[in-house]
Amino acid sequence: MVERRFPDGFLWGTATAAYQIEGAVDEDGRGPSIWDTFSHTPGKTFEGHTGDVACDHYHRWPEDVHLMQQLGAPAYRFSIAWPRILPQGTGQVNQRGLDFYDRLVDALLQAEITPFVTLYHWDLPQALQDRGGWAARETAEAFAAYADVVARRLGDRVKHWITHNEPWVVAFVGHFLGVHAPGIQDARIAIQVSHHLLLSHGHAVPAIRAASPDAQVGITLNLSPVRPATEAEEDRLAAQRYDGFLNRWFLDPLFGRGYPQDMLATYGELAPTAQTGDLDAIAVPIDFLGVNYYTPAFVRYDASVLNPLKAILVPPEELQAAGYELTEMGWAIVPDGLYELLIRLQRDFAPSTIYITENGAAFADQLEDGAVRDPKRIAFLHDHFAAAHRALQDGVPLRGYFVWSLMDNFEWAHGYSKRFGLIYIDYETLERIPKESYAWYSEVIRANGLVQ
Ligand SMILES: OC[C@@H]1[C@@H](O)[C@H](O)[C@@H](O)c2nc(CNc3ccccc3)cn21
Repeated sequence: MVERRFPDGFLWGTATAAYQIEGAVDEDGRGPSIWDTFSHTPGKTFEGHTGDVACDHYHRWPEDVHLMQQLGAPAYRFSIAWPRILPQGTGQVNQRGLDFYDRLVDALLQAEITPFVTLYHWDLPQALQDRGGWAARETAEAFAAYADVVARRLGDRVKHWITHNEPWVVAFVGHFLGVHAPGIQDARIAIQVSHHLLLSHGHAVPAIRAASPDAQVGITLNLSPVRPATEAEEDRLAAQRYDGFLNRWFLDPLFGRGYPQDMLATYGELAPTAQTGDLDAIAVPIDFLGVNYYTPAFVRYDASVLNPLKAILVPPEELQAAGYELTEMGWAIVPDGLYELLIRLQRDFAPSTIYITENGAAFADQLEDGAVRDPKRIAFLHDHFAAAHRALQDGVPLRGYFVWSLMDNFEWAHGYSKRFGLIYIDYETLERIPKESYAWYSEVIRANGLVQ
């Protein structure tokens, strides 16, 4: 008996990204991306792992579509590799790159799976990085031109478009922390990059709409509820600043409010350079907000003068000592954080539609006697689905949920050392082995809800 049933037509799905699963980095005219450069730079990724082969999805996609069909998920979120479409970032279009995604979309539709296409999931053509990358305003225009090319080819069949995946990570992990490509460590550049990413979204949306009639267009943000480490005033204020840094810096301009004043004051002369019309472009109406939720941000005050934010994350070992269970990424497992986030989004921004475009967890999955028992992942997903159900009951316009990830894949700087998949990948043989969570999720989809 289904105790917590989801609305009819709820879009259960799985999610992946091009550089993390495709491999075939030199095939059919693909150009290099900044992640090819970064992963081949010694010391940047776990044991020097690269996406050269990954899951070899570029060649094994028919089997992967079949595994999606067997799972029974009605939707699949994947990203398109800009370097396959425009190997130099602009100019000459690579038809063989478009052909690959054309075949994939047709196979998904044939399998009655709705494709959700992410246009940018971190794999910027290296040629554009050589011309300044996202720190250069011209890259925003190049992105809109790329979106136009793809939407013209696929827009008759793809009706759900996500411009960007997690601009906060691109800007601050890639250009401030430097642990993602292109590996820059400069606060001013990172903040300017965040502006150019939002601007590129604003210019891409009309291009997509023009080429894909009645398409639903949105953007995916990594968002977290921010919790102060203590009730001390300094920690509560630090949490407010961190909420501005992580959440409001992107949500406010996307929902027509411009950049948050408190963050512009905090950033001071690090604030981005914007041109007249930029904020109007960024605020172009969207049809849905994509939310990637993994864990809350636990924050405490930090007096360091080198930290304009004066707020830092509580380290994982402290969270564990406080009683939180952690995933293999060191992220605290807090299903209620998803409910809290969704309610806040509904209260403060009231998007017309929300999709959870990523939620999942890495655990120390072991292949034993040809099977992978992953009870922790089943418990994680169960509890987060229950939190999503509570949010739905409280009026949040949640229309779908994409589990990260369909299969184990290249986990960026962690390489292949972290496994998020519902399907286990044996990287020696590239064999796909559905984990127990795959069968469990299939049951949830069939019942359209949680049984207990
Ligand atoms: O780490 C799991 C996934 C990753 O594989 C996806 O490509 C990416 O969209 C993704 N985003 C998050 C959450 N945000 C985040 C924060 C700091 C560093 C990296 C990701 C998790 N994940």
